[in-house]
Amino acid sequence: MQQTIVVKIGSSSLTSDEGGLNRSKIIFFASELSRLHQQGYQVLLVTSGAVAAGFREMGYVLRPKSLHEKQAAASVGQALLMQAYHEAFAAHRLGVAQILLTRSDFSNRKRVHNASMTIEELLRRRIIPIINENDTVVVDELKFGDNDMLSALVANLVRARRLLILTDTDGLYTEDPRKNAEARRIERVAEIDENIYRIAGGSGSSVGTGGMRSKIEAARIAMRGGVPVFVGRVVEDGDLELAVNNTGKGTYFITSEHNLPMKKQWLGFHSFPVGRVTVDHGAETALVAGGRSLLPAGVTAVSGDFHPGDVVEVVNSDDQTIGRGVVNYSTWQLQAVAGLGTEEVQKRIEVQRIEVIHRDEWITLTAAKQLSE
Ligand SMILES: Nc1ncnc2c1ncn2[C@@H]1O[C@H](COP(=O)(O)OP(=O)(O)O)[C@@H](O)[C@H]1O
Ligand SMILES: N[C@@H](CCC(=O)OP(=O)(O)O)C(=O)O
Repeated sequence: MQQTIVVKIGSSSLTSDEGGLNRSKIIFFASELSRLHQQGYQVLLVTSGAVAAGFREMGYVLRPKSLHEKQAAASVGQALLMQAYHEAFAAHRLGVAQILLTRSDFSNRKRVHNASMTIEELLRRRIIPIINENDTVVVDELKFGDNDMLSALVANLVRARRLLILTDTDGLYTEDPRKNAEARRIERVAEIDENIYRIAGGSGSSVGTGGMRSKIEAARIAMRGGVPVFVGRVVEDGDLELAVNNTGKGTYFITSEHNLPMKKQWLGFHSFPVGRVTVDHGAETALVAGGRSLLPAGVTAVSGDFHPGDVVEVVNSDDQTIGRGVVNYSTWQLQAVAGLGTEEVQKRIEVQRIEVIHRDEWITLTAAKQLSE
């Protein structure tokens, strides 16, 4: 089976600090991606740079700050960006396709399915899907904000072999290397904990938006979905190939998770919980470590307004999120039987399924696995 690689290129790698597209960089990256393609990989590109490419063209001196100015700049810049990629990949006899996505597209299962089918067809036809956020239509709360998270969700969607997040520094350092020249590179990260978050700062350039922090956040989601991540620099011929082969200039985020099925991806990354269920220690262990279903006996508190089929967040006795699942009870039913054994539950109410959350409809999101939403 062909392996799929998702490559994300940030604004800082495609433009100059003053703004405007750097065509020679686009030509370089197209050549690096084509080389992977030639080696038999299926390649998807998530690219930023629309705002950076468009704002000079529109007459702004600096990257605009307001949402509508940025959206206008992106709509001008996106066309320039695609034109540049089209020319650059044509030199390698590869076609390109533009795909613009928003966060809300990912919470709609039908849309996700359509996007996934389209991507598969493009890859079959040896076309490089080039993905960016649909900047013109997004509203503030739904914005990815930068493309790091978008690339993680795309990598999970296509069950990528690896996600490569390319930026202007060669990986994660113990401190922002722009601020402290003594900072050391971290070669390998197996778990994203508080310490990793603490050292990752914001963007160092005037064109990038998320900085290292958003790359860490994206890496965490990709790792949870079973996709290993590389964050680093690709500047010389052959660097991208080195990055794929574990010898790149950057940091490797490894994962022991398996690729998540589509249903669990939706549950973990895109669903909107409408209620909250608190469980005791025994139930927490059964769900998180034992891979078991949640029974009413382990429930200690219930809040929100939910019905069977809704998604609820499950928290432990310290009020920490441990996961999400599809609930088989409504709020009042669960309140009536919380803490009771199976027989007692069946005497008091009528439910389709005894499990509050069945293990097939559950995703663990504890500590390192926890989502930020
Ligand atoms: N601990 C860190 N290690 C490496 N880079 C860091 C760190 N903290 C903050 N950064 C900053 O993150 C920047 C990369 O993010 P960003 O500017 O958003 O790039 P992009 O446009 O490629 O997404 C680096 O240039 C660097 O200044
Ligand atoms: N969708 C936007 C991405 C914004 C952005 O700067 O992202 P990034 O460079 O990845 O931090 C664009 O194309 O300009």
